[in-house]
Amino acid sequence: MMTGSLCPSPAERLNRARADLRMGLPVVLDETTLAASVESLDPARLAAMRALGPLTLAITSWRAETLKARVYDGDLARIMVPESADLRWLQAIADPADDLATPMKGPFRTQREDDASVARAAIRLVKSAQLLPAALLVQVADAPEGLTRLTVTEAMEGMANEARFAPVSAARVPLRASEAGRVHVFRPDNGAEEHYAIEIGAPDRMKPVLARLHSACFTGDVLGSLKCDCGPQLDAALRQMGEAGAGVLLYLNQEGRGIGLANKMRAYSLQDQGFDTVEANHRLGFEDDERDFRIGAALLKRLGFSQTRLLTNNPKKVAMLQSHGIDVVERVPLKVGMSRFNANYLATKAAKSGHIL
Ligand SMILES: Nc1nc2c(ncn2[C@@H]2O[C@H](COP(=O)(O)OP(=O)(O)OP(=O)(O)O)[C@@H](O)[C@H]2O)c(=O)[nH]1
Ligand SMILES: [Zn+2]
Repeated sequence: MMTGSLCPSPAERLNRARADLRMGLPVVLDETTLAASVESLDPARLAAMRALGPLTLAITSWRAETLKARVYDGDLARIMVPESADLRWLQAIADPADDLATPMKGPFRTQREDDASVARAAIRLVKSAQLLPAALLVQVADAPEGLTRLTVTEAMEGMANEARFAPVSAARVPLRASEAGRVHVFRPDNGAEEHYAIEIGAPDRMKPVLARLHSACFTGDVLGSLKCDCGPQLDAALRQMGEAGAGVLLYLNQEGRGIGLANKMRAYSLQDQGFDTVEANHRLGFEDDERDFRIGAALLKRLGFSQTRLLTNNPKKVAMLQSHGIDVVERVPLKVGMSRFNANYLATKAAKSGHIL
């Protein structure tokens, strides 16, 4: 029997829940419901859940809209799973990859009675595990031992809470852009992603620092993808900081605007079917931007900065920093890396996401 401080805290159980969902294990919500990610479920676990009672599939209203399923719960829909439905049926609802090839998926019966808060927490959990936002639910009288347990309140509050970051390590790394580079690694207290800060020179903490919040883009930053402008933005930001002799670039591990690389590649393949970057996210069931923008403000403060000259074309980043205690004295545009492959992408960001072209 674990006692006192050796017991996992709600935040620790939340992080376990993410790992369990990624492995295909259900988690117990409010002691009443088992929730599993459709994406990672296997046939044996599906059969075990089905043996417990009628199954419900929770999806977001974005996904429901594409599937023409009636939405009674605002931001989500609860589809009643027919007894004949197998794993492929569930996966076809979760994953839009074959929507165009097999458009006739319904009609679906969606639940309108009872409270949707357990379903909502389940969707939030699978999303925060960077899985497709589709959660299979079954009600239970006695939840099996050994599964991770959370109340809906613990899950929702845990995901809404702002992480606190501690510096882990830092070292000098001479860069092409500046020999006076220093890389800092920060670790959150909630078991989530680490993020990095690249400090150039020795910026004066009493003056506005030339800063960039850069969200990870494996394809753009590492591979030199022409589908976006991330790689050239990363290079140009560091170069400008090198030329100015001082600056700070936060490299935030929020791949794919927070949906993760696997989902970003799903979004790219929808873009190949003709959908734009925003529509692709929505068809997958995500918001167009799932990033937690508070992280950037927290890290800047942790590094001792309170005023910035922010390199960005995204007014939302400016507004977020302002509302979280970082003064943005100037927005410095960062317009580089346009190509014929990303012209539509950049135009969509300007038209739909408020970016300044
Ligand atoms: N979901 C999704 N993410 C994408 C796509 N293209 C690029 N990204 C991600 O978008 C993010 C771009 O981040 P940033 O360049 O920091 O942010 P921004 O909002 O474009 O703002 P600024 O560049 O500062 O003007 C990265 O996480 C990329 O991985 C896409 O088509 N779909
Ligand atoms: Zn990119």
